[in-house]
Amino acid sequence: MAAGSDGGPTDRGEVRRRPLRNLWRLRRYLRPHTVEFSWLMLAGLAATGAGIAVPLVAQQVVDGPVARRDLTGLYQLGALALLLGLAEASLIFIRRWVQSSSSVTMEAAIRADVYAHLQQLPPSFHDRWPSGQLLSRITSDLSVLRRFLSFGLFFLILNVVTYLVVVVLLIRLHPALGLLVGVSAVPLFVIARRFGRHYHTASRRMQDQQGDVATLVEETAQGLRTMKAYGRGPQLTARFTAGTEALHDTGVGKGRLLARTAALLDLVPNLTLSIVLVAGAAAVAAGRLTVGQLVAFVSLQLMLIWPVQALGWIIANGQEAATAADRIQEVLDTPPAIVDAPGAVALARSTVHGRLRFEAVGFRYPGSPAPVLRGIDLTVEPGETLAVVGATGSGKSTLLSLVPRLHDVGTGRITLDGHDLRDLRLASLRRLVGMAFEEPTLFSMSVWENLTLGRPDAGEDEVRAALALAQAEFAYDLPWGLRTRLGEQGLSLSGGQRQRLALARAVLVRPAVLVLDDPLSALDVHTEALVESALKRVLRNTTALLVVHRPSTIALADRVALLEQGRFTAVGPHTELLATVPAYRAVLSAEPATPPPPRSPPGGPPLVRS
Ligand SMILES: Nc1ncnc2c1ncn2[C@@H]1O[C@H](COP(=O)(O)OP(=O)(O)OP(=O)(O)O)[C@@H](O)[C@H]1O
Repeated sequence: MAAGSDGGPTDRGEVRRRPLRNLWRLRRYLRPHTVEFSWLMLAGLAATGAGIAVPLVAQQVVDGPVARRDLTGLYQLGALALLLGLAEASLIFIRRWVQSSSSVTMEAAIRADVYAHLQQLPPSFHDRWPSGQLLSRITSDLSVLRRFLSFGLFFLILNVVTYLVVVVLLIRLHPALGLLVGVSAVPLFVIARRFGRHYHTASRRMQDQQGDVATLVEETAQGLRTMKAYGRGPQLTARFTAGTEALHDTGVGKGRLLARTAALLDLVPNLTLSIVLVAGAAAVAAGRLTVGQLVAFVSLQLMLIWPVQALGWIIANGQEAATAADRIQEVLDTPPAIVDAPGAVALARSTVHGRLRFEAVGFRYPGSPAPVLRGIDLTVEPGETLAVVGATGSGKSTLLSLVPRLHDVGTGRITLDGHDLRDLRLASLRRLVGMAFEEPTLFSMSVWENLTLGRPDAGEDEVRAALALAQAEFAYDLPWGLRTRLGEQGLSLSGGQRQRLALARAVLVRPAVLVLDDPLSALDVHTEALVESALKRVLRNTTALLVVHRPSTIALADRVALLEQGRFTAVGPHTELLATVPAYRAVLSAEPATPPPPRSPPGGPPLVRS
């Protein structure tokens, strides 16, 4: 899927994006570190300069004090070489010191931006992107980028400069041999280019495969109970093994490619060196070169071996970084579909009455052929409770998700006290709307933190009242009371307990509009009856949309809307619909008896009750 849509990760093997351009686009993260990076480069260049000066001192030693047997001169030049060595060591220390802190800061800045962006992306993005792919981008891809920004980029510049300076010095020492060394850069360039192309494809494949493996591990951890219950362990292990084998093969392929290239990159300077040794010795014998000059030439040339050998690593690192940048930009380039409109306003809770109006609302999931909702027209008066009833897959959850703008309406509009929801600041709207879902998400934090997610300022009494309302006082009996940390996704609690905590969390927001999407489904009849009676009090003061199934809970609503094939086909009090609408009776009577058919895959047509 191309960037710019909220589609999933790009197809494998196809490099449709622009890795180098995307790497270049990340330069904005370098900008705040320009001064540090300049110091870094300066220290690196100075250290290299000191290193390059040593062979030139050696030339002076051989041609001067050694030839003249001048001990004083030898000590002086020896001391100079020592000073240069010390200077080089100190400069390397300074460089490494600066390098580590700035690269980690850059990595953290990119990670924070990706994370913030992920939070802005609509649920449809997360429906399509496997979480492991996101995880691998925010962890391993960013580490690759850090390595490049701290080492790869630096050594790329430093080594190119070293190569150029050394070649110029070599040409000055012996033009023909110096040029030979300079020209040896051509095969090096060809090898490097070829390697870069192949390595990029392998890197992208490997980074995607890492994401796949991470997704599988994450899904297994999440669905451990289902997996065990269905005895799917061996199948999942087989899938995992296939994934890791593919990863292994790509890794080995990458390693071999690197090995072949490293050998070729090693061969070129060593061949040049042997030519230089033979031709240099001949030049010394012919008196066209001094011994000192030959020593300096060879020592300088030896200084090029490491930069050339490192070229393979630098290109590999650069390619991986480009791929990582590509994968990260793929996420960052996905525009958040639901954002604050220009001039969006915030409403204070105290000024909101809670009149919710649906005007000709239609909605279609991206990629779905048919709309899930069409022509929904209804006003829910302040303080009124509307229950939405319909067969499974009729669009009840979709309708409710439009209120906090988890999705935006496709056609028509929804207003709150006359304000189009799209004209309200998202943060404000979500403070006004309290939601609880059938599948309650509890985070790996304490019960208290989970409860006060939407109201960090809530006091103890309010939390106690919300827990009482949701019949969730069991939370006080947990080992550390409300400070008990819940396991990942709150798995240490039962489904009913999690639902009750999620309900308490929604109520605690003191919302102007309460949206409850089947939040009582996991409760036993007795607990549901207790929650119902408490809920009655809350519903009196707030506008509410409910999706519930038990007739006794539906009866809490002032009115019921029957949703059929994406439309409201009947609206009225529960008893009236029961008496007059056969389709309503059919839905209610079918509900407890008929297990819900499987949902059509995302993008499929809506399931319609026959
Ligand atoms: N993210 C999605 N992408 C594409 N289609 C979706 C998505 N979520 C739901 N659908 C489809 O939209 C239709 C309505 O789904 P929705 O969950 O709103 O129904 P529902 O009435 O709440 O069902 P249930 O009572 O089973 O919870 C279904 O056909 C479903 O397959």
